Amino acid sequence: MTELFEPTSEHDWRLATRAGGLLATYNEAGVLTAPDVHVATRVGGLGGEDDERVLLAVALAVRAVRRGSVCLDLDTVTTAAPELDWPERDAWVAAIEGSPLVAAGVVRWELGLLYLDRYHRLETQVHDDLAARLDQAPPPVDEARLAEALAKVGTGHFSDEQRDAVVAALHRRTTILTGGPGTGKTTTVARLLALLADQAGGRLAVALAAPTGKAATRLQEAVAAELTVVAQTWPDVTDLVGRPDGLTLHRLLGWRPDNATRFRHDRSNRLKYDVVVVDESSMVELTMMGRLLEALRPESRLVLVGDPQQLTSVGAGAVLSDLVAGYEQRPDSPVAALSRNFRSEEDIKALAAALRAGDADAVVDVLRQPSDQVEWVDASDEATVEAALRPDSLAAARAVWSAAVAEDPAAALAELDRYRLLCAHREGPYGVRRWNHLVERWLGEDPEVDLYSQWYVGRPLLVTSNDYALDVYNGETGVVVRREGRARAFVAGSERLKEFAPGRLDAVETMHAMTIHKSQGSQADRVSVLLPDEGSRLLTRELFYTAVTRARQHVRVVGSEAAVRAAVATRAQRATGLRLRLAER
Ligand SMILES: Nc1ncnc2c1ncn2[C@@H]1O[C@H](COP(=O)(O)OP(=O)(O)OP(=O)(O)O)[C@@H](O)[C@H]1O
Repeated sequence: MTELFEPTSEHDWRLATRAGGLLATYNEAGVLTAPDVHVATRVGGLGGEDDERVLLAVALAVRAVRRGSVCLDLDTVTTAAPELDWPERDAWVAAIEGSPLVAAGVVRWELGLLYLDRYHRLETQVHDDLAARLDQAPPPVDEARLAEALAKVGTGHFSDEQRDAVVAALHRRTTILTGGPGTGKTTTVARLLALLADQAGGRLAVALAAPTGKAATRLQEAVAAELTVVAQTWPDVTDLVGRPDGLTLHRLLGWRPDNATRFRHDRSNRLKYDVVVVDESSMVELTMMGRLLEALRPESRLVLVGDPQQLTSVGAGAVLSDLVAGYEQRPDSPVAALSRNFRSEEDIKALAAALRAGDADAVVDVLRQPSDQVEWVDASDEATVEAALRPDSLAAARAVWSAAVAEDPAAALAELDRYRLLCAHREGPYGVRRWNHLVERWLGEDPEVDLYSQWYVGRPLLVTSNDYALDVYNGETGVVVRREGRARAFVAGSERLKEFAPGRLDAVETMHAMTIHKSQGSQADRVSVLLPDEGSRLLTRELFYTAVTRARQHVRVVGSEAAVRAAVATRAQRATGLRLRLAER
């Protein structure tokens, strides 16, 4: 079903006051909002197009981008809402093809998809830059040296699959390393960096990047830890690789105060790095991928790491899953896939596998089986849900609070990673806002706990946007801790804890509960997942899978069987042309 809105009155802001014809019909039906209609009307006026079917398609393309697609797929939109009286398809396509808007390049009709020009340019740029990288001669490899070094990194844990991935990556300038949580992606990256440094005979400039600060920090720390393991059998390795920079993509590309979508590094000012690794690539939107690819030197190495089954980026595009699907049939595919999970418990793995396979019966079976690792509270009524979530959520909040009043920021931050309550929504009965309030209320039932101030001691924090001046980044977590009788905010950074007067942090939220979207790139020992009811438009397989795979030791799913089945059955579909372009070349 296409998500429709129901106008609340004739003054609803989503209704366009001056629209007529098809645009008004689809606006009143709740398909288009007023901004979609206004953009289409204005573009039509400027471009000399008055065919209302074409204007409808343009408005739908604006709507598609607003909802995360890169372009409009007429078939998907029309089949999702068969109850509406859509224009006849062939005549509609003919009208679009013959439109002066297409002739002028304001919109593009290609691959049976309609693009706003900006997104068409971005998608073709990403495709062309990737194709150019793949067309280059492969980097030279000293095979004898490689064999020797492989013997040295092969000690400890290093599976055949991981070894194959490293060897393949060494022979390419572009690698897409995929795998679910705990499949050893970071382990593999660390060994790849060791072998690359060895081939180069010295230090390489390496960037370990990720879309969020937290993920970048984690990658940097995990690579450093893994290199110390390798150093047991290859003592020079840490010196050889050095300590690569861990940084957000925004920082890598050079954030500019005067421009939100352009960076200091671009085609005319390329990045200095020899190797750029991007973790959590599933979160990278099309725009950012475009900016990254144009800033890389052609001879540099790019390693995109991620799990294509996870939620896609907040912004438009589904780049990682498009890359995996687009290259699937190609003999020169740069995708190296890791499949064996070394970290999570068996039952969590079984649940994740059933979700990946989209098998609702198997998901329900795993959930129903008694297990220490997977628990299901098959309910959606308020009282049962609250009773199920209260004990762990309150215990976690209390543990953070105890460390915070004991003036121990490191212990308080460590407690944050033990448990996480995940919600699909921000607002409403299943939303983060309500659950943050509930946990605070439970915590405040103890007269010892003082929640009087906004910056109460024990308040867990989630940073929601990058602040370069303060050196805090989107996705980082923190906590308010007592220090010499005063409340101070501590944020976990890569090298050290960062301490602030709490009022200086303005882009932070309380983190007793967190959205599943924001949880990407982090894990906790125990996770509770609160599913919304089956009618929620956010409820998708990717969302459920992302939530479940945040858990290391225990996952509790709270939601009805109907919600579980609806999640498995619903794919987070985005219209893009990238996979078609990659498959075709
Ligand atoms: N071949 C192996 N044999 C045994 N254990 C392994 C192997 N490879 C990795 N591990 C262990 O599995 C765990 C997960 O590895 P790693 O952190 O590299 O995975 P990952 O895919 O990067 O995880 P994430 O999705 O959390 O980023 C680590 O504890 C690591 O030491």
